[in-house]
This record gives sequence, C-alpha cells and structure tokens, in this order.
Amino acid sequence: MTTLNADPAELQKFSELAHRWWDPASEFKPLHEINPMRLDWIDRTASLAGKVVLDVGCGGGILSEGMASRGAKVTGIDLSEKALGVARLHLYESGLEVDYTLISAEACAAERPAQFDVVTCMEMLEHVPDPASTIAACARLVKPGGHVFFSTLNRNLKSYALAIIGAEYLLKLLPKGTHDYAKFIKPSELSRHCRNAGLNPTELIGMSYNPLTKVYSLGRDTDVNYLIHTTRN
Ligand SMILES: C[S@@+](CC[C@H](N)C(=O)[O-])C[C@H]1O[C@@H](n2cnc3c(N)ncnc32)[C@H](O)[C@@H]1O
Repeated sequence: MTTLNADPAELQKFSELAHRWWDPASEFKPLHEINPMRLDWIDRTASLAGKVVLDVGCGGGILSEGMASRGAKVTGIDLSEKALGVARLHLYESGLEVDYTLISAEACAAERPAQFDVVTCMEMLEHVPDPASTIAACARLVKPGGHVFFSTLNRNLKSYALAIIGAEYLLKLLPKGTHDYAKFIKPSELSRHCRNAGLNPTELIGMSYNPLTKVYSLGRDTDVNYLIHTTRN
C-alpha cells in the first residue's frame, strides 16, 4: 500500500478556513488579488479556450473558475473535502462548470494518465510532504506536448523575511503558521524535479508584492514567489 502524499495538519488548516474562501477580504485575499494576473499568464501561454485542464490542489476554486471562464473544460482536485464543498457551492453563484473531485494527484495520475492538455498546481507544493511525487504525478497526467504550471515560494533569507515575518506577522496578509520555511522550494530544485519527471522548464517568472501600493506584479524577481511553465516531452 502506498502512503498518501499529504500532511493532515495542512489539510485541516485549509478546511477550517474554507467557508471564507470566496470572501475577497479574508485570509484568501492574496489568492484573489494574484488570480487575474496568473490567469492571464496561463491563458497567454497555453490558450485555455477548449482545453482539457486539471487544477491540482484547487481549494475553493478561484483559479479553476477563472480557467473555466476562459472556455476551458476544468477538473479541480484537492484533498480538503470542505474546500471542495465550498468550490461546488460557488458554481451556483458563478454559473460556471467545473468538475470537483476529492482525489490525490498521484491517484488521479494512476486513473487518468496523459488525459489533460494543461495541468496547473499553484501555491500547493509548499504544503505537501513530497513535492517531487506531486510533480511526477502532474507529469503523468498531462498529454505529451502539454503544459504544466507550478507556483510556489523560494527558499532564502529574503523569502523567510517577506513571506513569513512580513506577510504573516507584520502585514498580516496571511494567518500565522500558513507557511513552513523548510518546505519552500528553490527554482533550481523545482526545475530538477520537473526534468526528472520528463517536464521541460520553459519559463520562470517572479511575482512580487509592493507593500506601499499593495499591488502584486509579475516580473524578473523570483526571490520570493515564483511561477514556472513546463512542457511535457
Ligand atoms: C494555498 S491553497 C491554493 C489553492 C489554489 N491552488 C489556488 O492557488 O488558488 C493550497 C491548497 O492545497 C491543498 N492541498 C494541500 N495538500 C494537498 C495534497 N496533498 N493534495 C491535494 N491538495 C492539497 C489545500 O487543501 C489547499 O486547497
């Protein structure tokens, strides 16, 4: 029997907050604020209209719904039943269609290998015990030539200072304990896991927050938050 690549404490954390997922002033404010930007980037890169897309670690469905609104046929998977419940309920409000399923990336890859044109796995790798296993599952899920996108947090003094001390303690953008520094992943490590899984990293892009203007932007600074686009061999 294989063990589930999940940390129950992490899932519990997201489940407890799940009812506030769609409140743009809640703990999920940063996800609401970065969503239009990351959605545009994914759409520009992978042309979402008509694509079959899997959103791994979809939570309450902020990105899943965004991709569905661009014309993609989206499946969202997560291991928090509560987050998926909120995601399903929100479809009544948005009128969009997304198939939400409680399953791990690894189990989904065993059931539906090479079935997706695009796989997204955003802000999730830093919450799992074995990110390489999640990355390998994403690689199995995507069709040859398809696109896989990841976003996560870099690991260095600056990311510790900004993502934990700054965001959780000083600016209070996120609840204390949201992130565990030891689970942050350097772009070089993420790229290596991707290549080992048969994914070619093609673009690495940074995402920064300006505390004065309170605006997020994409750019060259990958020191804290970053996104990576890969294609399947
Ligand atoms: C910060 S939220 C990101 C949600 C969404 N990807 C986004 O960017 O809008 C992290 C999500 O990962 C999920 N998660 C954590 N560990 C997981 C695992 N092992 N398998 C699937 N989902 C997991 C949590 O339940 C939560 O919904």
